[in-house]
Amino acid sequence: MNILVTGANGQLGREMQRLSAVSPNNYTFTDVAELDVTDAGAVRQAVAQTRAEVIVNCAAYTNVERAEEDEEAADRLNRGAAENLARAAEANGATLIHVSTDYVFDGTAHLPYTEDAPTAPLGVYGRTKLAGERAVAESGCKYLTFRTAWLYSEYGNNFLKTMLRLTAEKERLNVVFDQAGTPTYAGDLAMTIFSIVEGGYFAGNEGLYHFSNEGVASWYDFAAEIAAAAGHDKCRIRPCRTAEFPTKAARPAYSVLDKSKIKETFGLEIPHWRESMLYCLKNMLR
Ligand SMILES: NC(=O)C1=CN([C@@H]2O[C@H](COP(=O)(O)OP(=O)(O)OC[C@H]3O[C@@H](n4cnc5c(N)ncnc54)[C@H](OP(=O)(O)O)[C@@H]3O)[C@@H](O)[C@H]2O)C=CC1
Ligand SMILES: Cc1cn([C@H]2C[C@H](O)[C@@H](COP(=O)(O)OP(=O)(O)O[C@H]3O[C@@H](C)C(=O)[C@@H](O)[C@H]3O)O2)c(=O)[nH]c1=O
Repeated sequence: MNILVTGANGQLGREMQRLSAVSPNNYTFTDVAELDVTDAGAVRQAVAQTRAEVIVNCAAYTNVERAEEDEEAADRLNRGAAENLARAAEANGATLIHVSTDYVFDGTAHLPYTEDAPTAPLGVYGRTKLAGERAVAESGCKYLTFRTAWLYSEYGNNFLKTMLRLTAEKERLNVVFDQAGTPTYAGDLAMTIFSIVEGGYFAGNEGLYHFSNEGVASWYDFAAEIAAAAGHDKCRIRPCRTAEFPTKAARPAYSVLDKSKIKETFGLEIPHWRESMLYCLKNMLR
């Protein structure tokens, strides 16, 4: 089987690269230098040339703050590129595996969001990601879209790495306690995607799925656990309200995802976020 992976140098893409080392299948990993997914012609050509049967789109505009001032670029990547890939998948009979976010929700719920819960993004990032989901769904291609949340990994930029740095440098840190979600290890999401691709389970199971680690945390809880696990006990982490930590982009106050559908469809067991965080930290600190 031929599999084309885009945005392969990001958090999720790097984890996909690691896993593919044990696959008998033929993976082609590309990032912007090899395949700029905003270029519709280049995408069409790459999908045809690699004879991709599956495309895993790990490319995205993920800087939530910068997106507020750069909607055009965020839209080009989060919506435009998704549309390019979906059209190319449709033309070549390939299945597109696409990834989206919990930030498509406004966070006013108090129970975990199911796939059919109404969306209402609060910012540019969430809005452009939702437009990407829709472009994929409306393209007529075979697709599986995985909405995930609060991704971190050994690679790239993420909250876990920011907290490791700040709690080592600072004596005090304010972190919001009134935004709750689920920290998710990119390695666990990659393993789920990899198993579905390798097993051929994507066929007949097209649609939208929610995936995160198990459990719930605030950003404050996540920060406190990171600092404790890393032994950064000199930094005093204070829980603060969102209003006390002003940002350009508004974020959902509650964005826990209900994972029943993905667990039942693919028979998954998902680790608790704390367990996966410790695993990732161990990899980073050794
Ligand atoms: N990070 C998170 O917290 C969350 C992410 N998601 C979603 O999960 C998916 C994976 O995210 P994650 O791995 O964190 O993303 P990253 O930002 O780590 O990786 C995205 C990759 O895409 C590359 N890229 C940028 N522009 C292009 C382009 N024009 N053509 C090809 N590649 C390009 C980036 O390169 P460069 O770095 O050089 O720009 C980077 O290597 C995304 O769809 C994201 O929206 C969902 C929920 C949470
Ligand atoms: C660095 C820092 C952040 N915060 C707050 C700001 C924000 O409300 C929250 C999260 O911070 P970040 O800006 O690092 O995270 P953010 O970029 O909002 O993370 C999001 O990224 C995109 C790509 C997604 O798809 C989401 O699921 C989510 O993971 O923590 C503090 O309270 N104190 C701090 O010192």
